Amino acid sequence: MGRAKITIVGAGNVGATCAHWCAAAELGDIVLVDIPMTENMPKGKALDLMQSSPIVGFDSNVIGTTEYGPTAGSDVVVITAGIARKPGMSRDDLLSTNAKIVSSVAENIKATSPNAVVIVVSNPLDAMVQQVFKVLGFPAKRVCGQAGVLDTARYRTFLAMELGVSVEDVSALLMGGHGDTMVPMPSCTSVGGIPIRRLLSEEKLSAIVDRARNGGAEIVSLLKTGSAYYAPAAATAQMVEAIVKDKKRLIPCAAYCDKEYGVGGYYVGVPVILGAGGVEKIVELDLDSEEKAAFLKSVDAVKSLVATTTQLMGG
Ligand SMILES: NC(=O)C1=CN([C@@H]2O[C@H](COP(=O)(O)OP(=O)(O)OC[C@H]3O[C@@H](n4cnc5c(N)ncnc54)[C@H](O)[C@@H]3O)[C@@H](O)[C@H]2O)C=CC1
Ligand SMILES: O=C([O-])CC(=O)C(=O)O
Repeated sequence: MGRAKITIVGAGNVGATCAHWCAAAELGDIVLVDIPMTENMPKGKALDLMQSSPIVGFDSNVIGTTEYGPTAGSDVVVITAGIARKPGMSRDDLLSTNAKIVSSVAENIKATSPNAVVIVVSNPLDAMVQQVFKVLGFPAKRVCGQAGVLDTARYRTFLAMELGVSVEDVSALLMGGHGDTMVPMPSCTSVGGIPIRRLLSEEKLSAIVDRARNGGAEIVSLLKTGSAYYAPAAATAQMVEAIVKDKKRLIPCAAYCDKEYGVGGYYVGVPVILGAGGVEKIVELDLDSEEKAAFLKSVDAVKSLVATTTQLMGG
């Protein structure tokens, strides 16, 4: 593609920060969208970001709007619209509010950017991707969700901190839904090519896995006013980059799995190859029995949230 057009819906913490990462990396021209109630907020954030361009040195155009006209013909659309949790809430508590929000966003995207690859970020992630997919009616490979890049980044960060090594040398995978049942995969974790179990005791590894699993809640309890956004936005920008540069990154993301992993038609976190066409391939691994049990438990949690969403939104 020439210069990519990237729309980010939701100009809040995650959306605006994602615009920031995408602009700084010159991934394309950016349209930041929010609801009319926010009046000129998206315009203000876009103009502020544009004014950083001579300093940072990027030529991306960034505009803010409360209408979908300027988003027409986008190559990539990121959906961050919706409410974020506060201390004491789970991601699932956001379902009834966010299902309505992402459905209305998807209606608008369907009408204005019918050829886009869509990345959903709003929580509860896996159920919201499924809902957006349903409303859009796009091919499944052009609709995906961001969770695994973030969750894996948390896991990699904690491993690097424990081992006193560069995060760049920690390679890892995490699967399953973006909830309390997500599945970090020690069997697919290595540092500088060395399997993690040769460097860390089971006890330390399991403490790190737990911390990664609760990484979102840890930030919520520190911030108090909302949830994480720097790392989530960076993770989303990495997915945008994979698409606009057709990088064929092998990264975890929420992808539509039917026969794959025996999931039966649900969005769940799996390793994929992400490129210009969206999810170009789902990479199937032979899971050991423990990993498989944890993955299927996570898929069950996603299925029950999807059932609640379907009930709420009717059909
Ligand atoms: N998948 C992931 O890894 C992560 C997901 N999230 C989720 O992302 C979402 C956004 O989080 P934040 O940016 O921190 O929240 P925020 O409250 O800072 O921003 C949300 C924005 O969405 C806007 N919005 C609401 N309804 C809209 C609509 N119909 N159309 C367009 N914009 C609309 C709001 O006006 C607000 O500006 C939350 O649901 C949060 O749980 C957050 C972090 C990580
Ligand atoms: O924890 C939350 O609610 C936001 C999120 O998904 C994360 O940071 O992983």
